[in-house]
Amino acid sequence: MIGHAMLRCALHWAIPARGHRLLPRATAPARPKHGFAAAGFSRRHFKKDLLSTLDISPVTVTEIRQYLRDNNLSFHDGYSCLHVRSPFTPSKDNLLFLDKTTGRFLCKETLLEGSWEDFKDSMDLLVKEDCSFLNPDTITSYLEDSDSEEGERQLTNMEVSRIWTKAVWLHDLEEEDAQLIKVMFNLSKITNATLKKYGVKCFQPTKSLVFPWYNPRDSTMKGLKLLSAVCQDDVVDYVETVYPGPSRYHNLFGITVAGKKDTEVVITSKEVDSLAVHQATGMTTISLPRGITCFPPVLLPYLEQFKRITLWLGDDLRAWEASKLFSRKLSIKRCSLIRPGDKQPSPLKGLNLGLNLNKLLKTSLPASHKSIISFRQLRSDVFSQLENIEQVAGVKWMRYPELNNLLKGHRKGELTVFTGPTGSGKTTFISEYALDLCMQGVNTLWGSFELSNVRLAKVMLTQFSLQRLEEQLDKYDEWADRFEELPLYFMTFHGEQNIKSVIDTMQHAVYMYDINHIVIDNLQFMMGQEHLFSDKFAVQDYIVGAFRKFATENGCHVTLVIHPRKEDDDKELQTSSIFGSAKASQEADNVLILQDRKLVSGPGKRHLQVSKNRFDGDIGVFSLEFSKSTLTFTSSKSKAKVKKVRENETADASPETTPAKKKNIKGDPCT
Ligand SMILES: Nc1ncnc2c1ncn2[C@@H]1O[C@H](COP(=O)(O)OP(=O)(O)OP(=O)(O)O)[C@@H](O)[C@H]1O
Repeated sequence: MIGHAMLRCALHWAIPARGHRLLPRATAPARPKHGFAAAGFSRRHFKKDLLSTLDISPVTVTEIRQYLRDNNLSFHDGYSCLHVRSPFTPSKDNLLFLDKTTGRFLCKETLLEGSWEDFKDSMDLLVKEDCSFLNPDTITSYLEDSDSEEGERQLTNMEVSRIWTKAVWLHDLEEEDAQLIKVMFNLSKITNATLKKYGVKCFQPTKSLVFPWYNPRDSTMKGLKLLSAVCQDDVVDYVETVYPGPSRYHNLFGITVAGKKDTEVVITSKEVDSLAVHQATGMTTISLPRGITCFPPVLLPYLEQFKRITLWLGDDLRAWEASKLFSRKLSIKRCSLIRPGDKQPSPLKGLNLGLNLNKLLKTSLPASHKSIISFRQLRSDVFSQLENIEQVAGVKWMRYPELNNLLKGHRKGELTVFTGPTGSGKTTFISEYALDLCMQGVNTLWGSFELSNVRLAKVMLTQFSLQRLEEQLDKYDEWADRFEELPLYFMTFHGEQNIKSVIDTMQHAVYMYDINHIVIDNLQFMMGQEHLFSDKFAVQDYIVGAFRKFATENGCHVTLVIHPRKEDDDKELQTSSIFGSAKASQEADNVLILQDRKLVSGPGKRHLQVSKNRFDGDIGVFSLEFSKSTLTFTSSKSKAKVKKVRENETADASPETTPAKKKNIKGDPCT
């Protein structure tokens, strides 16, 4: 039977735009706050609002196909989706798309969407009611928004309509004003006709470009994106604000310009790049709602019509990595990629440089690759790694410059093992370590098996706001709103788990949210579930091996917290304290140890030791000071120097005790 949480209409808009930097507060509708129940808004619950939880029952494409066959539902095997007749419209020609990876569905005609379970419920209902289709009106009566969702939706509607009505076409502006706007956004070569064709307007109060999100069914407005140029110290930065908020903004800009029968498309990461490609080549172009940060699978059904997709996402290594990841979701056999480089800049830059974009499109490379390749195929990859040394080194920590000195950065596809004595502050430290990266746009998934998600989020929120919010509850909403903007997700597991369900959930999260970093706290919660092995070290090897494989295959960094194997009060921990066998230590790219005993020279003092660093080889130790009020760790100012030492020297390696011992050991110290 269809349940309340069942189908969701893609037309729904919920959260009003946050980070409302552009519009004066007075003109923007006030956001509902706690205690506004009388005004029709229900109290927002911490858990619901703060955490995005992942709880999946995985389905395979084989199971989906089998179900369709068992129920005599004919289907077409598409690229990312299976296509079946929609049960929500009387016409046999209207299709419903089932995502091959998750089983989620979208009916393009009615814009109804839901989970695989919802789809099966709908089919059961169809049989039970003995009808040829389910009336969407009947179904949407199950879908009433809660008061707060309805309220927020109306606020967004009002804001979108206010901005859109006030915005003007560029050709209606005075010539001088239009030129100024074009110069601000590097659009001097883009004609007014192109801008009009794509519905781009200008919102004069903030001198922003307005990109519309049209409903593909009836061309009404679903939302919009404002792009503003902010100049600071002679550097121009472009700021995006989307309505509804980022998690609901699913606009494939340009899709309504594409013809229903078009079979080729160029996908870009920015709207302005789409304008450039279309104007220069006449090709159908679409841009992604959130650029290279993620590719939400809800967009896939809209791209099923295209037999050939060229991904042209930008001119740096991150864009190249994103193209490779996104092409997997789109099905690599139909994708080709433009490799970034000096001679292959992003489309708008190329147009402005007078390059021939048609020629550049011809240089695209097929995304599919064979298992055996020669150096010829690798040489440009190697070149681009050498050319972009900083980007290859990964995302730098803002709060731990010493860690950047040693590890150089946080890279995709690596496995980090983190350990420390019981109760030394491992969870607290790794929470801040991951938060730091997440605040810089690293899409993060937490698997906290020991500490509940609410308690973990409370720690993180304190580290984020750098204050004790329990003493200033009036500031809670302000900080919670900002925290909610982070690309942060939590697994809903608690207590003992088996590794398979954890890995399945991780896989799902990578697909749904383009997760780049997963923290597992901690490995011991998976140990009890593996009965295949009699030896506990063999279990540990097996689990570490599974995470290693996952990290490599998915280009996702996994940080694994492990309790030390042995703790001897008199000695510092070493790599050998963690692992039962050499095999497990070989699997990790980085090994970090939070040291708290011999080196301690005051309460709260810890040292972070990098005892393995496969990327660069530098190992060493630096000191950390703990602040109880903000739950954060900072390196002590006077002794912030990093000591690069051999592992067997660490017992004496505190910055206080061995100022003279300084070695820089290259290579892989642990293998
Ligand atoms: N450097 C520190 N000095 C004092 N207290 C700390 C320090 N770091 C963390 N704490 C506090 O110690 C408690 C335990 O911290 P945490 O849960 O992070 O430790 P842990 O090493 O993960 O524990 P376990 O070994 O049980 O998993 C928390 O209340 C935390 O606020």
